[in-house]
Amino acid sequence: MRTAHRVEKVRTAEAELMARLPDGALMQRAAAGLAAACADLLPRVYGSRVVLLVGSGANGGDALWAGARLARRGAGVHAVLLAPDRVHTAGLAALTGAGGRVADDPFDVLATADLVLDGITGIGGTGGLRPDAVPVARAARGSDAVVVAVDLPSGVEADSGEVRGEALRADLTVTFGTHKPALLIDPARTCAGTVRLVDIGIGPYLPSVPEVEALHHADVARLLPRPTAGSDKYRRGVVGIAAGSARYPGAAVLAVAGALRGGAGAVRYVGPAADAVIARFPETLVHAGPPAKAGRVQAWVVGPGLGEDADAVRDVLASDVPVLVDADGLRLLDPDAVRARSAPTLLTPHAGEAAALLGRARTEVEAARLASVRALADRFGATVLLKGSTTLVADPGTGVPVRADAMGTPWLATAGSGDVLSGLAGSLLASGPAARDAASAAAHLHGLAGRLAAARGVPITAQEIADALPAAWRGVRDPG
Ligand SMILES: NC(=O)C1=CN([C@@H]2O[C@H](COP(=O)(O)OP(=O)(O)OC[C@H]3O[C@@H](n4cnc5c(N)ncnc54)[C@H](OP(=O)(O)O)[C@@H]3O)[C@@H](O)[C@H]2O)[C@@H](O)CC1
Ligand SMILES: Nc1ncnc2c1ncn2[C@@H]1O[C@H](COP(=O)(O)OP(=O)(O)O)[C@@H](O)[C@H]1O
Ligand SMILES: [K+]
Repeated sequence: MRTAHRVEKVRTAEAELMARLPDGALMQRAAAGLAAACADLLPRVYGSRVVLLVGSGANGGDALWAGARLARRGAGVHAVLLAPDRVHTAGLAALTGAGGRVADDPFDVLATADLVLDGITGIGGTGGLRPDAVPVARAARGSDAVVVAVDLPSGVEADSGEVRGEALRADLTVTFGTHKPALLIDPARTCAGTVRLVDIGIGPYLPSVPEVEALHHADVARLLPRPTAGSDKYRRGVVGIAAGSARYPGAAVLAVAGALRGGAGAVRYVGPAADAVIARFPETLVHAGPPAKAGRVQAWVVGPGLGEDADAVRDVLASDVPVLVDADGLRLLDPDAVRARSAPTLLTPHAGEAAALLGRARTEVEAARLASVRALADRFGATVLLKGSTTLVADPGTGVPVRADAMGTPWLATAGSGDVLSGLAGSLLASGPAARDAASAAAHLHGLAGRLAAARGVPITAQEIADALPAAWRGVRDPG
């Protein structure tokens, strides 16, 4: 599992460790890891042209010390000083002592660079790149050089993943001690490129509960149900799907398709699209409704393609089993009914639905995904899965890390893809795990299924995402 901590926690951990070490030791560890990562990227260090973008803080200091190491190995290193009067003096002395130089014209050196190190800002930066840094960052990105961000791509908000202005777009980010939330959450994550973590020894001083965490395949594998000799279809869990309408029967079929590959022992469909469901999936138990009369289930999914059937949402929310609400169900739900529930509730909005639930603009939700998912979880007292290029899962209250998943691909943005996800997540929910575990496992499997389906390099359909779910289970359980 990758874990990310807030700046305040990183600074406290660094201070505790620094008090036990000689001056500058931590920066040397960071610079050594950074220089090694740069050397890995270059065909050879000797003779390569390296440009350092150096801001006024310790992030610039890291870049200068790493530049000094590369200069000692024969690289031609130029530093572009964005705040010459506040530069990290020891770092600059090390660079010049190793043969590096301060650039006269940033654009000249950037035009021929092989590698650019972005040391403008790290965890101390806020508010996007400042006007003097913007043309330099653009020239770096527009050059043929590989761009390596130091700790964070400059211009992103470390704690939230927001980008309030322009940020530098890196190919690789070398981050120190722990991930920062910005490296796991869009839009900032996209600016980071590949992320490499350098251990500088602060781990034991960081809190055991991170702000954000991202599951690996092995973490997800542990959350997936596995039937035993004592299992029968009821003990494995029955998931009820209240979805579809005369207008949108396909949503019911797709939600059932996801549910059948989610590990529940049986899928019970309730609603007006029973014929379409049975025609495609004869293994489904069907009932015309209402949900309260359809028979016992261990979890409900309500909402995909539901149209205006507010009674179905009310019925399902009145049950005493876990409930997942998606799509039309989110539009029809009564917030008080959600808050009054004693069994878990999982809401699965995309940014537009989340915006409607919060009374905000969609762009605000997309820009501030972490704050939005936490606000929704708190407002409804429910687990919330916020869909998008990074999927976030939050529980209400503080003290529980938000889960971030970036397994997906933009090819998943296809009609009906969310219906497959809700069936899948509901099916996992019926098999017993906590809502946040079911939601994060579903997001990961769905993302991987999308990737596998898209591997042929052609657009994918929602049905193909569902068809790729068995391969995604195998991929997660046996990644080799
Ligand atoms: N602590 C440690 O032991 C270790 C720390 N390490 C490294 O230190 C980094 C943190 O260093 P830091 O605290 O000096 O802050 P940093 O990110 O360099 O920038 C802050 C400076 O930038 C300025 N500024 C702010 N916003 C800006 C903007 N938008 N655009 C432009 N400028 C802006 C602001 O000055 P201002 O102009 O606002 O007065 C301030 O002076 C960390 O990320 C890691 O790389 C590693 O070596 C490991 C050991
Ligand atoms: N740019 C993207 N990158 C990765 N995944 C995406 C992207 N856009 C959407 N997705 C995923 O695709 C799915 C779309 O769901 P949703 O918007 O509910 O679609 P629909 O309502 O058509 O079923 C979600 O799982 C979401 O996380
Ligand atoms: K940086």
